[in-house]
Amino acid sequence: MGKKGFRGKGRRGGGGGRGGGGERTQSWRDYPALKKENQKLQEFYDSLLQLPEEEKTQFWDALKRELPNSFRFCGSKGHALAVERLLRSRYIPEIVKIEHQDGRPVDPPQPVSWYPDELAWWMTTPKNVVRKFPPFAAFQKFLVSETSVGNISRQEVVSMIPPLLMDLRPGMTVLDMCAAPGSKSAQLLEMLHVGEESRVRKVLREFAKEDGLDLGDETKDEAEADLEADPSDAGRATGLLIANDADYKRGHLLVHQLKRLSSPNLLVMNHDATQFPSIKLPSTEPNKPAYLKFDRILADVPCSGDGTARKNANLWKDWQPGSALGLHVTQIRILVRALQLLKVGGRVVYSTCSMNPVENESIIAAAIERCGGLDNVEIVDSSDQLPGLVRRPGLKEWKIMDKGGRIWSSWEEVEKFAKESNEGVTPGRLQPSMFPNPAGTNLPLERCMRVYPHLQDTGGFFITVLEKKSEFKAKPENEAKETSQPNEASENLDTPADEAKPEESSAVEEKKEDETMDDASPAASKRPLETDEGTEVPAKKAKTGEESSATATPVSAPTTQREDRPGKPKRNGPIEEPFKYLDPDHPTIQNIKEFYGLSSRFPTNRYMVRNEMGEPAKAIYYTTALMRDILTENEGRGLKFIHGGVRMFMKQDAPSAEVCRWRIQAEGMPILQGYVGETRIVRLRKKETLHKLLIEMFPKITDGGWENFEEIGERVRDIGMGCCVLRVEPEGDDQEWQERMALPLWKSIHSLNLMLPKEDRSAMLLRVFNDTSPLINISLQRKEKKAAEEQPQEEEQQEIDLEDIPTPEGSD
Ligand SMILES: C[S@@+](CC[C@H](N)C(=O)[O-])C[C@H]1O[C@@H](n2cnc3c(N)ncnc32)[C@H](O)[C@@H]1O
Repeated sequence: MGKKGFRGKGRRGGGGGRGGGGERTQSWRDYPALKKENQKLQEFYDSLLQLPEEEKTQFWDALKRELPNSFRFCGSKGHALAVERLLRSRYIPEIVKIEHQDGRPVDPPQPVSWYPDELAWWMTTPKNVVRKFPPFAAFQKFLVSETSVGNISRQEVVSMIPPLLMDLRPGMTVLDMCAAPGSKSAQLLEMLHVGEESRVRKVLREFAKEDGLDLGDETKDEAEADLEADPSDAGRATGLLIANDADYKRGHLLVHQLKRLSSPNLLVMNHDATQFPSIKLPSTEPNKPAYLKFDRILADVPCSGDGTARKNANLWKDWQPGSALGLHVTQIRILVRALQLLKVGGRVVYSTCSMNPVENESIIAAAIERCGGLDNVEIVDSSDQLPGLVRRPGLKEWKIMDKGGRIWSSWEEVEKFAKESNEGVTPGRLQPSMFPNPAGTNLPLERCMRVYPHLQDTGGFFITVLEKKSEFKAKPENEAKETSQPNEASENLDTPADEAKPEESSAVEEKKEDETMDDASPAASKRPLETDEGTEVPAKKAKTGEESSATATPVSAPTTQREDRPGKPKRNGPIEEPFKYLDPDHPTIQNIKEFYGLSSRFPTNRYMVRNEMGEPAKAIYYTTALMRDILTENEGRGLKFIHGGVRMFMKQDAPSAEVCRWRIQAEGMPILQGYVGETRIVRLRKKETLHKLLIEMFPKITDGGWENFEEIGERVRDIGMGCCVLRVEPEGDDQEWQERMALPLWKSIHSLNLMLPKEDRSAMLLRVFNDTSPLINISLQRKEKKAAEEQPQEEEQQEIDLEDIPTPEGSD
C-alpha cells in the first residue's frame, strides 16, 4: 500500500479515552521516498534466484515496498486471547471507518493465517502511518500500552516462523544462542509455559480437596488441563530457556524485554555462541561430571540482513557482498556448536534474515560436513508444517559474489582464476565451504525453507530444522575444509579465523531500536568476540571445534563473581552480582512464611538473592529447581549469567514491627498466590471497585473511607496492615470483565495502595475500562493541601511519609 494519503475523523479513531476528541478530517501526507536501488544487489539476486520475469518484478517491487505492520499477542494463552478480543471488539470497528484520501476504506488488521490460535496479526497500513496519523491514535495507544506491559510483541511475521518449527514442549531445555532483542525468545518462553495456568489451578483444587475445602465446580479449563505435559512440579513449568547474546548491552535489552513475561524458567547469558560454554549439572555418579544438553536450540545468527531491506531502508545504499562473506565462518561455528550442545534426538533451528546462500545453504552443508554427515545430523522435512505459509525449497546450486562484485559458480573456478590470472591469490574473502560441495550433493538441501518478500508480502527469511541423530566428534575447521576442497595455494586456508572477525564483516548498520523493539534485523556483532583479554573467553576456541559433541567445553577462567576479577577491565560490561540461594530456615524466609500463612506445599529452597553476602537486602527472587542447580553448580566457573529468576518479594518499610517487611512483588504473584493463607486474602468481584483501586493511589480507608470500597470495604478495614493478595474474581456477563487476576495490595495505617507500576495500572485501565484518564495520587493531593496549611499535624505528616514509600517504582 505504501505512502498513500488517508482521511479519518478526529484523534479518537479507535475509541478510547474519557476525554474529548475532535471531529476534524485528517489526512496523512506522503514524504520523499528514499532511493531504493543497488545495482550489485539486483545483479546478484537476479542471477542467483533465476525467477521468471514476471515474478522477478514482483520480488523487487515487494522488496521496495514498506513492510506491513505486524504484532503478536503474547503471555499466557488465556490472557493473550483476552487482549486479542479487545482488538476485535473495540479497535477494528473504528479502524474500518478510516479512509484513504481516494475514499477507499483502510484494510483492518487480519490474523496471520498460518500462526496458531490467530495470535499473530498484520495490517497493510505501515507502522509509521499508524504511529502518526490521528485517526489511528487510540489503536496506536493500545499497541504501545500493551507492548509496554508485555501483552503485545511488535514483531515482523517472518521472524515468528523459527520458534514455530521447533516442536517445543513444556519441560524441555532450550537455548537461544543469539537472542537479542528477544522476540523469538519470548515465543520460546511462552511455549515452555503452555498449559501451566490450568495445570496449576487443577493441582490447587486437588490440594484444597485434600484440606477439606470446597472450591465449587471445576472450570472447563481445569477439566482440560494436561498434568502429564509437565508433571513434576505441582503444575508449574519445569523447563528452561537460556537466552544468550554475545553483546552485553543487547543482553540487557533482552532482560528488559523478557522480564515482562515473569518467568522463573528464564536464564540470560552473555557468551560468544561460537564458544558457548558447557554448563555443569549436579552429578548423579561420583567422579563423573554431568553437563547440560539441550532438547531444542535456536541459532538465529547474525547475518547481513538483506531480507530486512523493507524496513531497513539504509540497506539499499549499504549492501555489499563482503558483509555476507565475512559472517560465513562465524555462522558455521555457531551452528556446529549448537549441534554439539544438543541431545541426541534434539533439534536445532537455524535461521537468518538474509536470502544469500553463503549465509544459508552453504552453512547447513558445511556444518553437517564438520559434524560427520547425515548419519549424525539430519535436515528435517518441515514441508507439512505451517500450512498456509508460502515458501520455496532451499537451493541445491548457487553462486557466490566476491567482495569486488564478481560472481563465481564453483571453488574450482576460483582456484583456476587464482592460479592462472591472479598470482595464486583468491579473490576477496572467498573460501571452499561457501560453494555447493560436489561431494555433498546428496544433502537434501531442498528441505531448507526460503521465504521471499513477494510470496506473502513479508521480509525475506531462511529457516532450516536439523535433528541430531547421534553423538559425534566435530572435525576441526581446517580438516573439514581440506576434506572438501584442499587448496594449498589459497590465502584463505591460512587465515580462516580472520575471515570471521565480526567487526570487519558488519557492513550493515545495527538496527535502531524503537519503542517496539521489533526484531528480524541483522545485528551483526561489531567488535571482536574471540580475541582480547583471554581471561574473558569462557571456552577455548580450539577445544570447541575438536571436542566430541558429548564432551564438556572447559571454562578457562572464573569471571562471573565479583571477587574473582577485582579491578579487571571488562570486555563486555560490568560483572554481574552473584546469585546466592537462601537456606530454607533463614529467619527472613520463616518470617515471610508465617506472615502470609504460606502453605508448606510451596517450595522454600528456591529463593535466591543477588549480592555477595547472600543475605536478603532488597529483593528475594524465585527460580525453578533446575535453575537453582545450574546457578549453584556453576558458581565461580566463569560463566556469564546476567539474569535469572523472578522477583518474588521486595523489601518495604513497614508501619510496625508486626508487619512483614517483604511485600509480594506483582511478577511473583501468579506463582505464589495459590499458596497464601486466607488471613492475607482480599476478594474483589466488582469492576468499579477495581477501577477505584487502579486510578487512585493511596485512597484513604480511615474516617469511613473504607465504605467507598464496596464489597471489599469491611475486609480492608479489618485485615492487618502490610501486603495482602487482592484476588480479582469477576462476576457478571461483561465480556471485558472475565479475567481472573491476583494483585499485591498494601494496607497502611490510613490508606490502601495497589502495588503495581504506573504503566501497568494505566494499561489495565485502558484494557478493562477503556479509560485513559491520568492516575490520581490521593496522598500527594493531601500532602499539597497540608503544605498549604500553616502547621501540619505530626501524626498526619508521619502517615504521608510512610505512604510515599510503598510504590513499586520507587523501591524496585
Ligand atoms: C539477528 S539478531 C537476533 C535476533 C533475535 N533472535 C530475535 O529474535 O530477537 C543476531 C544477534 O546475534 C548477536 N551476536 C552476534 N554475534 C554473536 C556471537 N558470536 N554469539 C552470540 N551472539 C552473537 C547480536 O548481538 C544480535 O543480537
